[in-house]
Amino acid sequence: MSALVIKNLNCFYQENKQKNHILKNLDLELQDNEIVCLLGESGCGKTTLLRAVSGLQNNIHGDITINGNRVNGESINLAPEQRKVGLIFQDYALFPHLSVFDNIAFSLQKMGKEAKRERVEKVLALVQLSEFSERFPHQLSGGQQQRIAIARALAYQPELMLLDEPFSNLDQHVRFKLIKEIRLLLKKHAMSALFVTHSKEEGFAFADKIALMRAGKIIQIGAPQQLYSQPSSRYVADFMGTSNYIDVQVAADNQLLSDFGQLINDSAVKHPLGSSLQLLLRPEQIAINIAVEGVGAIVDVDFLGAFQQFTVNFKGKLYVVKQNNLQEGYQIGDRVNLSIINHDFVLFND
Ligand SMILES: Nc1ncnc2c1ncn2[C@@H]1O[C@H](COP(=O)(O)OP(=O)(O)OP(=O)(O)O)[C@@H](O)[C@H]1O
Repeated sequence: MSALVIKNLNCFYQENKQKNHILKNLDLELQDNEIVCLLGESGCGKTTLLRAVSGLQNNIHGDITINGNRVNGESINLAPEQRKVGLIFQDYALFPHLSVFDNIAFSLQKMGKEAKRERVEKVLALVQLSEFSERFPHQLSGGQQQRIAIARALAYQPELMLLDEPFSNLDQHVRFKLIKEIRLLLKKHAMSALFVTHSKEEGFAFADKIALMRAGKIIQIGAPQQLYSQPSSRYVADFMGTSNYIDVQVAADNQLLSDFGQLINDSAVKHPLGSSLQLLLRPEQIAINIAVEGVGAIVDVDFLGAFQQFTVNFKGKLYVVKQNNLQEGYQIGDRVNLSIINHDFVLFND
């Protein structure tokens, strides 16, 4: 069974007698035990979509089904607490006047005292904060507060976790440690999750799949690697990482002509002979070599820890090139040659 199925979802905000169409005929499916990241630039509708799933959003039209149960429609609109979803927000949303124990126990009011204590202790152990149960939120670090918010959501034993930018208030080191920890926890408990972020690095680290949104629509969904190496449009390509584009012409089934000479693809390119296209080249798909008579020249060098990044002027165009083996002595002004490393070509005709 799918953990979540969304069909033809539309959402509007009414503002000054004007109706703004925010989510547009949106479809999305999450498999059981799958973590999907909603990624996209600010304002594209990520939070609105998460709120629609949680039941916090008005003015929505379309079908939302969570673990086989329809949660909205003409005659149904389940309240957030009836949807069996766990919500985790950026600002932790802990009650400041309640201890850690009481914050977690808050959503378990219908349980008996002993069962409640057992449940709270169990989730505190899961997030490795058992000894903090008597503390108050202000006595915890940001990372610890977020772990408590996660424990509180887990205590409720939701069928689906919804996370809205949960890691963005944390510094880099804590953030990626927590991301790995929470991912393992969700996987261990076979829990599905929908996770909102505008950081692709967080999406890469946390999710099984990335759903890239643009202006209220999902424009591509797939494994992070797929969106990076086989983007469906230039927008996706540019969002997922640094892109170079070169003009090419289709000379034969698997042959292209370019400033880099003749290029051979492993398989036939799906464009007619003679078409003028743009070939996407990631910085690591271009090789750089110092050559006294080189056609290109280095115009910038960035040292980025594990690799170096060069900007190269090659036949009047600038290319960004990444080199993993650190090259001593490559300097601005050096003459170089560029060549394209064999890979499966991605071509666009716009
Ligand atoms: N309560 C509201 N009333 C009117 N318009 C709203 C309201 N909330 C959000 N919007 C608008 O809806 C659009 C989508 O907002 P949403 O918060 O879903 O985007 P987002 O992708 O989560 O952005 P961010 O990454 O900045 O959080 C934006 O244009 C926003 O201005």
